[in-house]
Amino acid sequence: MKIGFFDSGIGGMTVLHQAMKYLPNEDYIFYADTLHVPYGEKPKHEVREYIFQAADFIAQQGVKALVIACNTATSIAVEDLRKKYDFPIIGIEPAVKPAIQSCEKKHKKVLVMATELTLKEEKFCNLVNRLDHQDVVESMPMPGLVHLAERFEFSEEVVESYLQESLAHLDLNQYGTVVLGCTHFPYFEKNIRNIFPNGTDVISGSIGTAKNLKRILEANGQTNDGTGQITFYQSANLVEDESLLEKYRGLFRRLEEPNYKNNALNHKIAQ
Ligand SMILES: N[C@@H](CCC(=O)O)C(=O)O
Repeated sequence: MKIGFFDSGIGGMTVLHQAMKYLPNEDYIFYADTLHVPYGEKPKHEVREYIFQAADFIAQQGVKALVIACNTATSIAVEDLRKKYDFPIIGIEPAVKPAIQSCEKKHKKVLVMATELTLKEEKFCNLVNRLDHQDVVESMPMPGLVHLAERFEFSEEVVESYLQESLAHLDLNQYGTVVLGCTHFPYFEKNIRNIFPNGTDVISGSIGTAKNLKRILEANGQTNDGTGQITFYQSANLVEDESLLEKYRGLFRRLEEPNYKNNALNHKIAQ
């Protein structure tokens, strides 16, 4: 059986890329809700509906687990999704805990970049409160990075001038770690490193999520039943074509240590 991955758009591929490292002998479904991206700027009740529509579609394909490869969708719906489906559901959340631990030693602050919706959700506030370090955690919505990624706009000049403009009011020297709390952001990791002073750590929750997926599948004795094939579904009415697959391959190439080469990429349109 396949493993389902879901995001509002192409961001979830940054998590899928990590999962393929830990679980190469699996088949994957990647569903992008391209009709409704961006989630981070929409009302919560609307986004919840989109998430359940997508999850229903993925469930119909028959999956042994579903990764909500979207911080925004996880914060809004992961609890309720777990109540509805009987396969394991793995979410992703901003990696605030490891960031605080490393910043404490450096006497620096943590900057969490995410969508507006993630940052104002109870789940994020509870996470920061539970860790009891509210004074060292700052947050910054970066919706422009989602837009740039969805347009496949990765030009260094465009991306870095957006980053510079958005962060101009902050003293970047005060941060020890930048947390990428949105799965679209790792495509811009190099640009973010260029903008922040040397020695600033940039981390995301994708490795933790991939390890979590592996642990759960192993505990259920459900690993190694695939050949590394990925089937892509999109909710937008896009034409099925090779050029789109080439774009997806390009996304994997943007992430370090690409291992997509052995994988067959298929592409389908969601009904
Ligand atoms: N993939 C994004 C959602 C971006 C959006 O649709 O606004 C996340 O992890 O939160």
